[in-house]
Amino acid sequence: MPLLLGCIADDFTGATDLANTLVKGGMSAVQVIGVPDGPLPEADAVIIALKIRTSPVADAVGQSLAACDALTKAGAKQLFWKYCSTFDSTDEGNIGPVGDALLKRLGAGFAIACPAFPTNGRTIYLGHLFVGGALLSESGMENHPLTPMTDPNLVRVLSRQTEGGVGLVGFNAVDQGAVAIRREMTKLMDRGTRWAIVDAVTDAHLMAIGEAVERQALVTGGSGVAMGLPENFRRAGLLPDRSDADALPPMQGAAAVVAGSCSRATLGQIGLAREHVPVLELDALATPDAAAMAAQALSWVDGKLEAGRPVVIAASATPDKVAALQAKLGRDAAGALVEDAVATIAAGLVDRGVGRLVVAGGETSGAVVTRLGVTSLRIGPEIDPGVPWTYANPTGLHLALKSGNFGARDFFLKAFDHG
Ligand SMILES: Nc1ncnc2c1ncn2[C@@H]1O[C@H](COP(=O)(O)OP(=O)(O)O)[C@@H](O)[C@H]1O
Ligand SMILES: O=C(O)[C@@H](O)C(=O)COP(=O)(O)O
Repeated sequence: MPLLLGCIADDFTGATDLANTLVKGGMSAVQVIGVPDGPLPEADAVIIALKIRTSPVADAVGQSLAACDALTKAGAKQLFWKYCSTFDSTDEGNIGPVGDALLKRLGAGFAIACPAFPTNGRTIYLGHLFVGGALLSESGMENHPLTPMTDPNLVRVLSRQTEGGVGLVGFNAVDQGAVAIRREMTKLMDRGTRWAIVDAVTDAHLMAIGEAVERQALVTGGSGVAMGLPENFRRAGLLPDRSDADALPPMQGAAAVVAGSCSRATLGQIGLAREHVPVLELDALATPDAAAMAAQALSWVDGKLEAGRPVVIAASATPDKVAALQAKLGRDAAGALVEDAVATIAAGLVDRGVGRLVVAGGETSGAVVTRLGVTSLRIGPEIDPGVPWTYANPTGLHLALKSGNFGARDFFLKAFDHG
């Protein structure tokens, strides 16, 4: 099976989100964890999941280029650089620097940047990113523990991360469809502008953008803009019918949720779960010791594990508590401490018979999946937009990696109604 789309994702939930979109679009997709030593798996799309959203720039660029080389060597016809639908990054990067490096490696001079995901409330109008009814900078993302987003103007945000020049393909062109979008892209390319933020408010816009970028070596954005890409391959006669793309083996074992995400949606999901299933909320500020937090959680869980209903263990905290821990330890050390604790807890749960595990949070998922020794994920049925069940190799575990801000309030309950 020839590789059609080669993808590089800056975190593990984002990779799953993208893979899910491609599977829904009729492509077979495999998520691999890190750049594999050996050959890539056979699939229409391979998504290399990296944990580089908050890494030092040189490290993020190095890993992305290694992934790019593996994908191009495997024959990928187009590359996709997946980052967060809320454009999570800092003024240093890593969206711009990685994108610039990929363009250079591919010998290309231009790419779009479109994190829109209307189904999950992310829309872009005149370059401004909205989350639901609020500007990005008033959506709760301004309090993110690692990548606080305080500027909603993506042209400005990306300009701070690249010297390549950032333009806008605005709503009027996007609303007219692929031909008009391509015309605006060509104008920017002719002026030597390297990047274009592209407005998108509806799925129809995303489909049109997908068509417009058919011949671009590199496409960048959230999972939304990938919606339009399978159709390009189908039109070119490269993508056969794949009706069983999301079948996974039956689920087995006890059910659990671990959460390190402090996003509003996750905090709401923990709140609802508290009314229905056993929930342990860890206090990293009171016990800033990963081993002690894990020991507390694993002793609490004793006798509580069942197949039908989950236990929920959360290190998540409100912005004031996150700020207090960060003031005590520093931002990165605070994040690393909680990630270490949650990863140890997840490994302990699997040892105790958990076979279906939801992990809330992108960085948290990176830590958990790495600790569990997972090398690749097969993508299964979608629980809520952007979050599918997956089947982990080589552990045989069912995993759902939930992006912090994704999922309905009852996500931690409804996930286990599947399968
Ligand atoms: N109580 C806390 N104090 C400080 N940092 C925390 C706390 N709880 C979780 N974190 C850290 O916050 C970060 C949340 O990021 P992530 O897992 O990507 O969630 P999201 O998907 O919501 O962005 C992680 O690095 C996690 O370890
Ligand atoms: O695009 C998205 O919003 C997600 O796929 C994603 O990357 C979310 O990251 P986290 O919020 O850190 O889980």
